[in-house]
Amino acid sequence: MAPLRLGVNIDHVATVRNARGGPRPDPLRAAKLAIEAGADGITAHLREDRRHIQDADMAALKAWIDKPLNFEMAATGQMLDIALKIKPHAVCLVPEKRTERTTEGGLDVVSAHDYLVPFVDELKRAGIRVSLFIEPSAEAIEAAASIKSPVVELHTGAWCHAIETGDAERAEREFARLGKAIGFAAARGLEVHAGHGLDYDTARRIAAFPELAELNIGHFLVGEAIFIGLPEAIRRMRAAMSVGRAGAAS
Ligand SMILES: CC(=O)[C@@H](O)[C@H](O)COP(=O)(O)O
Ligand SMILES: NCC(=O)COP(=O)(O)O
Repeated sequence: MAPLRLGVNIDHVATVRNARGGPRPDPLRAAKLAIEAGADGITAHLREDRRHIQDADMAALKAWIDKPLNFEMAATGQMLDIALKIKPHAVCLVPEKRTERTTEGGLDVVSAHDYLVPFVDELKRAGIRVSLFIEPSAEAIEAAASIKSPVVELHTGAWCHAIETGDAERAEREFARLGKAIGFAAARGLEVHAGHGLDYDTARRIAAFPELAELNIGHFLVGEAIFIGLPEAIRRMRAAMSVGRAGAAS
């Protein structure tokens, strides 16, 4: 079974920093601390409206962290130029709406198929590993495979939201959908990641799927850091993931 990596998303350290417009808290410091505490990589989303991570944060992360940087971005010409300049380890293409509070769904890889083929190809030719942030559906996975993205990240938001709002029936349906999609994507030869809205409990449960290679987790960890510190939150997250994986193996 492949090991399950943890990518720590530090976007919301920047959200807190931007609330006052000064330099603190510094997302780079959080990224270094996360790596010391056991993160396998750092994820950051340079939104078009720059509501949290800024261009200079992305450049600093690339320059100063010694683990893979996963650059989340919209599939726009401006973002492509920035990514080609920064050359992160990975780019994850995500949908964006200016008015959304957070990333609401997966990238519409079916409609955008022909646009995404050369876009993904250009990133790959620059040596960047490409991932598409998609809905856990067979249709989206087929489209991602035909776009020749080596990686997909399955949106776990609907599942996590159903749990948070106490909709147990919907939660179980969404979890089953994710499980099916993970297996389907892996069988199509894609590396499978998952993320959005995960906490200790949901990370432990989803870690049980042996085909999963990476989880990207941010908002919950930054929130937990307020109470127990970022290193401890990351250690607890890693422990939850290990428990989930061990369950899968037994
Ligand atoms: C793509 C994704 O799920 C996260 O990176 C998320 O976009 C974090 O940023 P927001 O909280 O601004 O949506
Ligand atoms: N791609 C998902 C991600 O990076 C983290 O999402 P969240 O844990 O901040 O919801």
